[in-house]
Amino acid sequence: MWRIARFAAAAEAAVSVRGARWFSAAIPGPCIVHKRGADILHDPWFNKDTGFPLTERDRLGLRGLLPPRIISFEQQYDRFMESFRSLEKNTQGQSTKVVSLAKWRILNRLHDRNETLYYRVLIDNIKDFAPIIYTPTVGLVCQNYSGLFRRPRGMYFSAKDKGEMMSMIYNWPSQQVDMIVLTDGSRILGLGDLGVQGIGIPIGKLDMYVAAAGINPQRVLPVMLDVGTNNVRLLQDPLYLGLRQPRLEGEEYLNIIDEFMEAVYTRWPKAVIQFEDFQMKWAFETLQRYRKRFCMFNDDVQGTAGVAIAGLLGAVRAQGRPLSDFAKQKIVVVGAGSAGIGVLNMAKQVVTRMTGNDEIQASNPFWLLDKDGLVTRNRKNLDPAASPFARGNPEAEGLMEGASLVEVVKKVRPDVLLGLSGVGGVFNNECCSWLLQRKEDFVFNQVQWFRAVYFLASKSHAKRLLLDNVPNVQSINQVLAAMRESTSSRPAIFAMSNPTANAECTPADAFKYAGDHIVFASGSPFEDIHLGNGKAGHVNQANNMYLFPGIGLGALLSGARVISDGMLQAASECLASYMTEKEIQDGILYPSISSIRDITKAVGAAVVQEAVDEELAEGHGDVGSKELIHMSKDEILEYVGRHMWFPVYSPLVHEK
Ligand SMILES: NC(=O)c1ccc[n+]([C@@H]2O[C@H](COP(=O)([O-])OP(=O)(O)OC[C@H]3O[C@@H](n4cnc5c(N)ncnc54)[C@H](O)[C@@H]3O)[C@@H](O)[C@H]2O)c1
Ligand SMILES: O=C(O)C[C@H](O)C(=O)O
Ligand SMILES: [Mg+2]
Repeated sequence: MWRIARFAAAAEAAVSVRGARWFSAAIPGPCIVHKRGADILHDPWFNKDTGFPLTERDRLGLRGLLPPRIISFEQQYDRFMESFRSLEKNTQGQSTKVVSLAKWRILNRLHDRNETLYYRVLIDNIKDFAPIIYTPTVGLVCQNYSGLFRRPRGMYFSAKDKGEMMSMIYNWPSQQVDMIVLTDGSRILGLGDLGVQGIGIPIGKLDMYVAAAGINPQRVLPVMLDVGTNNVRLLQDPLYLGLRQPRLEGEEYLNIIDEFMEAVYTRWPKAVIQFEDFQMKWAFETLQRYRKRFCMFNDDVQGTAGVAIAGLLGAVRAQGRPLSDFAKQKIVVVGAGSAGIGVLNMAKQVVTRMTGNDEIQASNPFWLLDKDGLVTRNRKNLDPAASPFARGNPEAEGLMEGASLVEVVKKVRPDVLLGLSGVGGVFNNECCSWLLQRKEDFVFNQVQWFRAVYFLASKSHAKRLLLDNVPNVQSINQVLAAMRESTSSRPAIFAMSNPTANAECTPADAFKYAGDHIVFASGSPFEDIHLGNGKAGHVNQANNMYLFPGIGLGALLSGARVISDGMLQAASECLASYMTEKEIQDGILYPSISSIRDITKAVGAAVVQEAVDEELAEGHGDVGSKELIHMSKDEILEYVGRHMWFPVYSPLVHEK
């Protein structure tokens, strides 16, 4: 059974924190610093720039190293925001890439210089700044990393460091680390293997941990495990900063990860580790290998699943149906990778709980497609991870192994069309066949025609080129148009792939071709759509950022040894219950990112509660497991809020 009772309780807790002033968290006491003078000015953890008061300048040997005028934190904040706004003005009309990178640079310079001010502007302006420090700009940053590199951030462990990691881990200057985000750079967003350049992802994710979950930035560690790259362009690039060798495979690869995990847990046994952007085979293998031994999770597999399920439960509510009708939804998932399979695994768990039936095969409500089309039991070399979702008797429903997306959508008339394929515009994938038939009529010259066909499956700008040049564009959106025939009164279209150009379709196309009545979500941010008559098509952002900070925070504060399915489920349920009926009816399935700190607090509390209920919680700091057990729901919420770091200048006290 779906745990309706807990769902309602979570909703209550969530509502009670909505609108609460999160900055009521305790102001930190004095901070001990072991350096003096210029060393402090060059340490972004302690630096206050012109904000050091006179007494501190005296105490810390800063007199004469700064201009005499003392500028308050608020003035520094305003000055930064002013320079950010003038950058926006001065770059008007330039390409998105130029503007996005310029914005990223100005924020990154502040990050490198003064962390307190950086995190304060980030928290206060999260809606505007998340798309810069996180998806989608972070993808651009990773692609251009070698050129953008100025100062290192985080730690780099390479295949050449075998046997050394246990000592290397002690090179990290912070005594305590709570949260680690780790990648091997093998599948960065939908951009593929970016090798060492993928370090931007752990950095961006940990920025979200600080901003959303209030993890102390002195206690986060972004990590790149550089085991080589199979990206030929990078291997040939003389300025590439990673190991210039093909990726390690098999046991050699696993030995490196094993060594890293042992090293981390030797130094910081209570740290939580988030695996991020690993290619599918290693995402599943490492999850299996470590999840019972360490406090870790895979965000792409598990965080994504929780966010998608929360949104899909909202889509059921939007139809005015009871939550238990989730089990009756026909769900087409495009992309059988770590994320797509992760979503299906969790959806299956939810259906199983709702129906009490372990065996989904009787009325399998899932259709899974990968690059070779519909996945069925007739598939040669069927991937074991995809096998539970392979259609058993596709012929009975007029389909066959490898059926195209448009065939599947036309036959199945799904309630949900969810993309996690990494392929931009794939919900319009009839373009290619349409183009092939219309070669002679084509308005471009032949070279352009070939280029368009070649790029079409993966590049949405090629699709735009076509839309701008080809009459009768309706015919190229057959998949979306077929969603008009969905049996749902509010069909859900989730184009979850990142970054922006990799979204399976744009929201404008989704509302235009599938109809105004759909609910829509994308992984990267898009503006809402004007539908005419003063109506707006709401664009939700179905991104795992709504959950991973709360999962990490809850795991940390519960002191759980491992992260159980129940804890992940509790996180998802809490997010699902966050939305009011009115919001849901308006097609709003996720809260505004502006309230991400409140959401994360509620999710964190739900995770702690579940860890306690499952007797996994061992406590955190001076709060032991016994105290956690005796806390009420409100007390747990208060406990979580109290431990969320908030950026203010602490008085610095020097100690030798
Ligand atoms: N919104 C989010 O929170 C979120 C979370 C995780 C991943 N993602 C995005 O999802 C995408 C996939 O991630 P992943 O880890 O599963 O990648 P993956 O490489 O493991 O899997 C990609 C899958 O897509 C399939 N595919 C490729 N071309 C296809 C086509 N033309 N039609 C149908 N299927 C096709 C592949 O066969 C494969 O099964 C990425 O773009 C990633 O950024 C988004
Ligand atoms: O990083 C994101 O924005 C979401 C997700 O983890 C992804 O890999 O796309
Ligand atoms: Mg990811």
